[in-house]
Amino acid sequence: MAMGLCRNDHGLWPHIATILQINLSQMAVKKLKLGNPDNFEVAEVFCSGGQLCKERCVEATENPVRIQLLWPKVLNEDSYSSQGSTGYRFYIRKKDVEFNSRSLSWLDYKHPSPVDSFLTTFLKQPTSDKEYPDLCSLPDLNEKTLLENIKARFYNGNIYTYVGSILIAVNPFKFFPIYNPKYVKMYQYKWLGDLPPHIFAIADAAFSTMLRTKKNQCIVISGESGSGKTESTNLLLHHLTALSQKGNHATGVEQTILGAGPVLEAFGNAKTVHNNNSSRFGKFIQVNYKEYGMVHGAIVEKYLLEKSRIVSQAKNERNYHVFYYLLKGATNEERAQLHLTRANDYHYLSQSNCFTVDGVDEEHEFARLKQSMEMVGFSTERQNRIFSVLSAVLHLGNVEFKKKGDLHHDESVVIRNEQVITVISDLLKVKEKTLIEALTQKRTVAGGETVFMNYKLEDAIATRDALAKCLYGALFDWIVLKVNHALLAKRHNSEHQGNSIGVLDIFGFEDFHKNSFEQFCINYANEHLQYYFNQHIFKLEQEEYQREGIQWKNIEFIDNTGCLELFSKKPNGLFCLLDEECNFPGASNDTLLSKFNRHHKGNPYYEVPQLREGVFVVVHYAGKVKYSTVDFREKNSDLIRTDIVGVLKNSSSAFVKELLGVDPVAILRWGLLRAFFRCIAAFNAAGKAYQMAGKRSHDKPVIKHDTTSYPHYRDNGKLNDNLLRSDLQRTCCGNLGNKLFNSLERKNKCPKPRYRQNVSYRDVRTLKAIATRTMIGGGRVPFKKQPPSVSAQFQVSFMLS
Ligand SMILES: Nc1ncnc2c1ncn2[C@@H]1O[C@H](COP(=O)(O)OP(=O)(O)OP(=O)(O)O)[C@@H](O)[C@H]1O
Repeated sequence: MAMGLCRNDHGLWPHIATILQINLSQMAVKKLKLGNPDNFEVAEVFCSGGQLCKERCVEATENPVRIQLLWPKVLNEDSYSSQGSTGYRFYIRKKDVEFNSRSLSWLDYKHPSPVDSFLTTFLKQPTSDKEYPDLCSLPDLNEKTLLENIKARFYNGNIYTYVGSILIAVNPFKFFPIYNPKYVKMYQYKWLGDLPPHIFAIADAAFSTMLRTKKNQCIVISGESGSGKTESTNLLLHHLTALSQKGNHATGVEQTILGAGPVLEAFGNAKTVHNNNSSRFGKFIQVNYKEYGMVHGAIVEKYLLEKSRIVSQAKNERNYHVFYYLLKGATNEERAQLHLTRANDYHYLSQSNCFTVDGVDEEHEFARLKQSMEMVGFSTERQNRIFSVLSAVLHLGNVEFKKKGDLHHDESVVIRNEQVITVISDLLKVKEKTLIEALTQKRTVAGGETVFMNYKLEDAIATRDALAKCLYGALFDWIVLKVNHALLAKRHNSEHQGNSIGVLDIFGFEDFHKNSFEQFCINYANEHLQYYFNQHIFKLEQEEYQREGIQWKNIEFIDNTGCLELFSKKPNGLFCLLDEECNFPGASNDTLLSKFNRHHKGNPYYEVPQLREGVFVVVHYAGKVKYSTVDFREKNSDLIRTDIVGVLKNSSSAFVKELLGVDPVAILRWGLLRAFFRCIAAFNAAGKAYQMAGKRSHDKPVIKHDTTSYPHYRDNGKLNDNLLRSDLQRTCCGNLGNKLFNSLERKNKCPKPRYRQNVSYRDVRTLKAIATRTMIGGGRVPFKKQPPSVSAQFQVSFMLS
């Protein structure tokens, strides 16, 4: 039996918006007179071409309407009708009493299911004696036989193949019904290789190894753009949380991760030539378990968001999805408030002349994004602030410059269209004058005096773009921080006792027509992964065989240590030389290239092309890649524009300051301090009122909080240090209060935020744990000690991993 929930023409059914799964199934079962409502439950399913591909049980406390709002819209649904429907549905069905484990026992179809016939075929593999589910069993293993085997399996509908404990997945670009609960159950507690290759088997192996060895496990996913890494990550998470059988938190974590998906996707994914929904950041999702295998929260770390995309995109590519969603989906009121027009009015969106993605309804996606933001805990007010920042980024791209005067030698510029500055100033709550100065002048202090130097055109444009990238990057970091907060276990302890399984989904090796700094970093990361792979699969294994005296013929493998050294060895690795050039005032793309060539000509991993075209070649394990040095220095110095951060810190918007100005731990400390004083003030006020009332009448004590006498506590934005200090002196005996105030002030060396942190974190240590892991560089670098350049941060994140 199937039942779909739908909207009416005027929006959602108002009475249904608050009902939970339990009420919904009970109402429906009563109406349809099916029997005892307690015996029924709701399942969320995804069908493709009439086949049931994925499904999960909706928890009693979940709201089906909210879930439905997160479903991506399947356009051209009619075109699938000949094969059967495609899309998400809810089913109301009888609970299976045979098993107690609810997540594994939902299928209750009376009719012969297409899933069953698929399962029978699936279990029959290999379908021919020329097909090998594990490449290690190939009688003759070489590149040709390997590829032929994978191809033959793929054409027989088997997208997965093992190579020992490694799983190769070939993207089918259509869903097979192999991820439903029957498969979850089937793969549980089985040895790898007992059943046909499957992604669930990998998750299960990691889970049981973690429980058996009491050691953290990690699943590394690698592949080129569009090969299915993100989809595989989601399938792994689905199984990893399903394996944790006790309690509801597992489903909660999966739901939060999947619920946060549309938010991370909207802000971190974009259309590229290879993938319409390409993740432009790497991520590591760590699922924490208690000792006995129950899920205990999760944490997401992000790596290297592609910031250059914010200011320019290649042909047929787009900026981040969220800009297009906002421009299509915002209401008239929002458009007016945020000064929004059409996508082709914005320089940052119109350069590639690509505005739409086939099959995507941007308006629907905007509604879905808002819903998902709400689920992650962003209030409507917060959402509006986020959209203001997005609009400010778009308007920044439209700031134009012109030469200041007619004098030939004077190259300094002024802003051509100051009306755009007025809009940005309104959106970011930064003074127009401050913005104009920051975009046209460089401020330096020399000999104790402040000197202003006017920018030339290219410097002004670079500063404008750096401001846009800085804002968007900070917004993305902030979003990941909030997602992590939502993923915290209810009773989170920063010193989590159990073990964890991490899933690493990073950008695959990239070799485009034009490769820049992003590809340089991405390929370095992949070179590291390859090194790790070599260490574990070949080197360490062979060393162990030798130690144990096992007869073993050494396997030749490409050792890429030399390539890694080319990148990062001190003092002359490419990253070190790049950092040097970033700090050298007269440096240019040419001087950088000459430096690279001078130090590395002759290195087997480095090639200087015959033609002088401003490029160099690195011989990677996966092939040669030609890099252009254009913008290498600018992109690497992204983080050291303290002048830009200074502008944003001057904003009168608490949100903008929160994004950029202040360490979240410091915000929390000040929040706690304020809360403490609010309590003290309330007690004092109550005490005084009590005394006064006592004087008036001993029988009727009046305990009333007189807020009018504490205006500074009521007004979020105006925390007054002097009042705070005097309060402290009063409550903690003069000098002690002073000392306490000073020590707290010292601890929060950054400027004191004058606003309230309205999200209540559980404690400073917990927040520190999630905040440091959310920040750039893998996050485990203390805020104040963060290395200055992108490449330095990137390398540090590898050393710490
Ligand atoms: N196992 C699968 N079954 C069905 N379709 C899949 C599967 N894996 C991937 N796909 C399809 O391929 C598309 C691209 O996959 P995905 O976005 O996961 O690639 P990716 O490797 O993460 O790409 P990028 O590196 O660009 O982010 C998905 O949107 C999905 O439609």
